[in-house]
Amino acid sequence: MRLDYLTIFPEFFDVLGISLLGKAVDNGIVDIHAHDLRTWTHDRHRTVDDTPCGGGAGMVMKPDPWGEAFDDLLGADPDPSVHVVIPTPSGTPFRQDDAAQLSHADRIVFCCGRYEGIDHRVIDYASEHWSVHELSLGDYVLNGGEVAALAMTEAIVRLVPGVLGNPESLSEESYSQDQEGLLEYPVYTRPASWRGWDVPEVLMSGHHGHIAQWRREQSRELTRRRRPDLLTDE
Ligand SMILES: Nc1ncccc1[N+](=O)[O-]
Repeated sequence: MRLDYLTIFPEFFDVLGISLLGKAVDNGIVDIHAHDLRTWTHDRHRTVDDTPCGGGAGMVMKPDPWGEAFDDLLGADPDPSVHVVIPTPSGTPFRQDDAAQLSHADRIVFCCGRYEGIDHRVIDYASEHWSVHELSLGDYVLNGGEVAALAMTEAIVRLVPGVLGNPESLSEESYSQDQEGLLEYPVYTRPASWRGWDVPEVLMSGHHGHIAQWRREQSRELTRRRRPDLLTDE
């Protein structure tokens, strides 16, 4: 899987060289390239933004640098197997299913906007050539798409075979299908008693059926309290 990041702050993506994702890069499972969008500017000030047509506060990212970056990175031939992800607060909510779907992609290009956003014609142009996903991390506003791109990257890449040491751990996570899409149950480890708090007895019983039942009940109760929207049968 090749991941490209178009951004005016490429140093944001240095962090991807750390830990699990760093190992995935070292193992050649993932190939990461961060690009400074100003590479594709030609004026002395390396300008990437301009005032919004129709007025309003703030600045909008000019289309030219994006178009030239696309030309260099992707060429002009349409290829639906290339996924262009635009993190934006106006996108559809990014969910575990999106991470799962994108984990099968061979190529993902993250377009990280700043300011008031990217000239919409960039998205229109990209949509004619590649598979475009305008995705939101949540209902809040960040200063740009970089932090969201990092979060989406981690959610996607950890699902790529060979990246996680123990793929088993994927099946018992929140939102995973094996968990019926419910929130993950509370977890415990040693010591059995800590500052007056004990590990639930059932988890020390060694009775796998009872443990599985307790965990299912905990997941459903937690989901009912915190995320009733995830309960499909109630
Ligand atoms: N919430 C966001 N704010 C700015 C850029 C991107 C965002 N997002 O959620 O992907």
